[in-house]
Amino acid sequence: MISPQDRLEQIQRIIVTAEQMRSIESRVFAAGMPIAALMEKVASKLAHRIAALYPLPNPRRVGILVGPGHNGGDALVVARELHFKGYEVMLCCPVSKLKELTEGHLRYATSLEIPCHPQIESLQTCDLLIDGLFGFGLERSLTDPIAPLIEQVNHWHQPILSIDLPSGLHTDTGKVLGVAIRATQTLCLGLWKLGLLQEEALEHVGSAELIDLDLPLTDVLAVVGDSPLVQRGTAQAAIATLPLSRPPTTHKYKMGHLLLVCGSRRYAGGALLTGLGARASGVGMLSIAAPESLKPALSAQLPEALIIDCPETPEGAITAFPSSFSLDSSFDAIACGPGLTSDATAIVEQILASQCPLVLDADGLNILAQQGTIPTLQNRQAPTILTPHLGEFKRLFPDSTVTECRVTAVQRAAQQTGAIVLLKGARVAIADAQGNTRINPESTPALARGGSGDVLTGLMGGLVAQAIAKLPKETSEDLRTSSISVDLIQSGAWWHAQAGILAAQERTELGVDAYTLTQFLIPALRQQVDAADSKTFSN
Ligand SMILES: NC(=O)C1=CN([C@@H]2O[C@H](COP(=O)(O)OP(=O)(O)OC[C@H]3O[C@@H](n4cnc5c(N)ncnc54)[C@H](O)[C@@H]3O)[C@@H](O)[C@H]2O)[C@H](O)CC1
Ligand SMILES: [K+]
Repeated sequence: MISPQDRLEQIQRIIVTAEQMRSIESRVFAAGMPIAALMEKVASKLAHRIAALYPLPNPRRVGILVGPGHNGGDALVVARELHFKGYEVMLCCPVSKLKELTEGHLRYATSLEIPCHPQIESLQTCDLLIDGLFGFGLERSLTDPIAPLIEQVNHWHQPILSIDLPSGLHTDTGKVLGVAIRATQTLCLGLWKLGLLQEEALEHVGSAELIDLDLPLTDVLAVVGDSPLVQRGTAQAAIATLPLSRPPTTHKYKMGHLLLVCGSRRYAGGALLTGLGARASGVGMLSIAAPESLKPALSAQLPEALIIDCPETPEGAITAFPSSFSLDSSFDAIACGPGLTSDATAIVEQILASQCPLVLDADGLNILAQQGTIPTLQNRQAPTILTPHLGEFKRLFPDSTVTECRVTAVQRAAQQTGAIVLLKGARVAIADAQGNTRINPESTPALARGGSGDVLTGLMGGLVAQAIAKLPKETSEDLRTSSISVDLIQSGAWWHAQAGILAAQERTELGVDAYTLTQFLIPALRQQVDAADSKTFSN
């Protein structure tokens, strides 16, 4: 039997749509679990968590918004439990037609003399609001009387805690259906709903937490599949994937040789930040091809790197590799793009034509877009990882529906090109050509800053080089490609985000310039590994 800790780790990785959640729920009910019993379990866990988050005596007055379905039912059971714990609870139920179970709980709450008001104004003096209007059953845009009620509540100042989802959000796309609650915190029930991980939803979700309902893993996996294509990134998965422990008899070339191609006189920092990101990855050997005029600065900051001085244009962009240099099989991976400027077309073309695994970013992506993204990458045999932000993504894939759904757009881009595509943003989404998809659930706006992407490119390049270096030299192109998994790329995205989060905690969100970020990569990893170890030992 799987341990409770391993089960929870698996549950934390799963992401469901409303339809999948309904199917899982149906299996559990068909197996004999009464709906009312599950609702009791949900609400008792919620009430317990809410009492821990907002302990008495302050806040004391709790206003609870009750909708027509079972989300409203959950809210009513929470109301009853908080009432017995000593909170001063009041309800607002703006609809008259309720589902049977919800109706019963309303009757009972009323019999306990918990006041229920049709008008939301009565709840304005509450210290805390709980949103139980709609969960994954919301089907269409909200209208009168609920839409104006939500608008009003969103202008008040007390914290709002949403049950399952902020009411008004689409469970799958995270889009606002007319209007939606802006929650301070969302307690998601049982399994992560896809919509909560979509960037569109972030302003409404607040901080998000999963309330485990002990849904049987067999029922969950029967619906989502044993190895679901779309998964939520977790710390444990990232730590298990990163090359944290080295074989005792290893040597530097076995730990990967990464070539960085980056920087120009104008964007000298692009080369430096990429180099510092690569350094933190632990890669065995680092070579940096940069304009020859940057050599002194790079050597001073990265004394361990081999600097390959490249001829440059009068403006200081790389024109080509030096004539003595050959882009041969001595490199396990190339990371290319930050700070190159658009004048470095020839060298990017040469790299795209090479057989070397490649992480492409920034100007490298813009040059690829000019060449024609899909045909160029379809001709590439070696593994390719693209790390665009939204603007670069739109240039690479002008026909994409990225404004509709980022996750679908990334999946399609990966399938069209054969590359692993990582779309940057508050919720990084990563997909490969087979549809394997990862969403990084945690980040910080402190990373929205020039140069933080360069750090990611170097870090990612170092991880890819180490993964490739582990393979026997004669490994086929197909096997090399499959050895670079979305989990590896997700582990890099997770690490980078955790460094930003730790740096922001210590220095405020204003204090996370890209150089500082590089200095937090190792401390953040140390902290996360220690936290994971202490969890293992305490179980
Ligand atoms: N999955 C679980 O393990 C459990 C989930 N629970 C909670 O139940 C809700 C889902 O309940 P459901 O009744 O299916 O849906 P909702 O409460 O979200 O509301 C549906 C209700 O609202 C009507 N409706 C839909 N859209 C609109 C609209 N735009 N305007 C007005 N009315 C609308 C629809 O017709 C229904 O009547 C889940 O999120 C959990 O909170 C249970 O506790 C059991 C365990
Ligand atoms: K809700």
